[in-house]
Amino acid sequence: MNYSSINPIHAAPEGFQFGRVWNCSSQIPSLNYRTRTFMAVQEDMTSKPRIPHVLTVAGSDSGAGAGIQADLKACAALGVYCSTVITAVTAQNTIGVQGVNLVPEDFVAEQLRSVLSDMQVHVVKTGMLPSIGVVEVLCHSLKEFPVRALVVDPVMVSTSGDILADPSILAGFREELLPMADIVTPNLKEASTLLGGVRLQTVADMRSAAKLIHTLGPRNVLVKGGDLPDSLDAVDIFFDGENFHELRGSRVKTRNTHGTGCTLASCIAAELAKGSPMLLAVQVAKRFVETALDYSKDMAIGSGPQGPFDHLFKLKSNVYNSYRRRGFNPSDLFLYAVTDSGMNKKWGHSITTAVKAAIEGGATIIQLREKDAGTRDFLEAAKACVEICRSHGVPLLINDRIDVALACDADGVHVGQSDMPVHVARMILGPEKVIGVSCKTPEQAEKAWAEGADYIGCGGVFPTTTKANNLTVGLDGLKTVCLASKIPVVAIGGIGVANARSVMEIGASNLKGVAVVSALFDRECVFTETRKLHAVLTDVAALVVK
Ligand SMILES: Cc1ncc(COP(=O)(O)OP(=O)(O)O)c(N)n1
Ligand SMILES: Cc1ncsc1CCOP(=O)(O)O
Ligand SMILES: [Mg+2]
Repeated sequence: MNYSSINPIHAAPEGFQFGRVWNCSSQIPSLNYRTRTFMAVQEDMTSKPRIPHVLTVAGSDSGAGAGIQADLKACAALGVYCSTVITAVTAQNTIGVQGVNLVPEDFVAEQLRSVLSDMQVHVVKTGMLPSIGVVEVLCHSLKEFPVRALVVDPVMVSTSGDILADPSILAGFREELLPMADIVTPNLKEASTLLGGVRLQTVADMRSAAKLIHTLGPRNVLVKGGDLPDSLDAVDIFFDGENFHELRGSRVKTRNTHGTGCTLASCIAAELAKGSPMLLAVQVAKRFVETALDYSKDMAIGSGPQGPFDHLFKLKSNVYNSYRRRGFNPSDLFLYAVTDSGMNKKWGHSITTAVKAAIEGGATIIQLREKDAGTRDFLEAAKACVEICRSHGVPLLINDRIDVALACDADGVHVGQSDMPVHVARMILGPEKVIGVSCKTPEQAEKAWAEGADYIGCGGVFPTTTKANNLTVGLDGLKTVCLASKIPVVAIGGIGVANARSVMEIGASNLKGVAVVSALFDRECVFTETRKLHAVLTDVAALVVK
């Protein structure tokens, strides 16, 4: 069988009513998911408002930690409509699964027909498919009613060890469902089962497993390493048939992990429904799960070993400070003020007065870059600056020092190529803190994104005396990095009132602002200089909008 050909569920039958573009793109066998998605999204923008829609085909969990209930909450949290086809009803809690009642196969078929024939589903996500009959019914429905993507979470055994599917479904997975899947997301046990019981104990084993599972037909494979022994961080292996990506995240210490697999797959489906490319969908999903686990780590529901977590943490507005609640906003990079202890000393400014003046002049984010300060003094100053920044709703990042950022509860850090690696910083800081990384090349930009950075600082754009021996990349180098970067970029190095316009006009939509040291802080009046620069940037932004 030629598994590289277009996924059969995308081949729209004659007279199919889903939408003009989908029919059209699915007739071009060489189009990949990314291209098809882009076309579909473009088309949707010209017609009616598009409501991203995921259909989950899964079992009900009475404890609401996993299954259909987790899928509904995950999609809701990501702003995506979720319809449901229930394959089984389980009596389940934090202790385990007490009972399973299967929904008859013809009634699963009826639910599928009800939803798929009427409701413009973009992505189908599967969870508990308890029998080979249900797998067959599903595959048949997907051929009759094609959707944009199929996400298969090959649920076979619950986290408590209870069997959720008849072993005969393995044949259905291998022969019918996986060849139709855009992505399959097995954990280590499931990957091993799909491959006939091979032992998976290392990241290298996970890579081999991902490659072998790919030969079963899915376009992409995500082998989840959450159960990997002796691993400090959560490593997943993503394989798209050509390239491997090692996705690292922080391992959250909590008992509340019931439903993480269902949630991850649903989040991937939700992001695909919004039009994301596959790898980005996986990364967003992974980040969402980490964040939810982090917020829910101390939640106490049930007396068993595996508690549920809170998918809707974003609704709990009173618990977290305002910046975390709002999340990283790329437009915060607009006027990025980076402090320098030497300059402040020269002009007789304390760090707090300098930061306050910059904010009042219009700085939209502050970085404390105090290369000469001792740790204790730096921490004291940082705490005072956190208070000032928080009271103005301006994020505060710490240069280089992850320890100081944690100790003063800053909003994040900025690291360079020889500082703490981004994936380690992410592991230490957790999913919510902002991480910026300095990049001079497209390769560094790609790595920054893959490791979980939020933005890139690119420079020195122009020569500078603030940072010794710093290679200048120029406007061309800046543009090359911006075009390669999947995350927002801020330009740095020798930038001030006289040349900020030339920087912002290079023509890169992900260039969000300028980061400046001496043009703000090596001056007598920080407030006035910041205001002047703010006026220039506002002027450029207004022209770009026109
Ligand atoms: C916004 C921003 N971009 C780049 C840098 C430079 O960071 P790094 O390369 O680590 O150099 P130092 O600042 O540590 O000397 C930055 N600080 N901020
Ligand atoms: C920290 C840093 N990283 C690249 S250039 C630079 C210094 C920027 O300082 P200035 O704005 O004074 O040129
Ligand atoms: Mg550094």
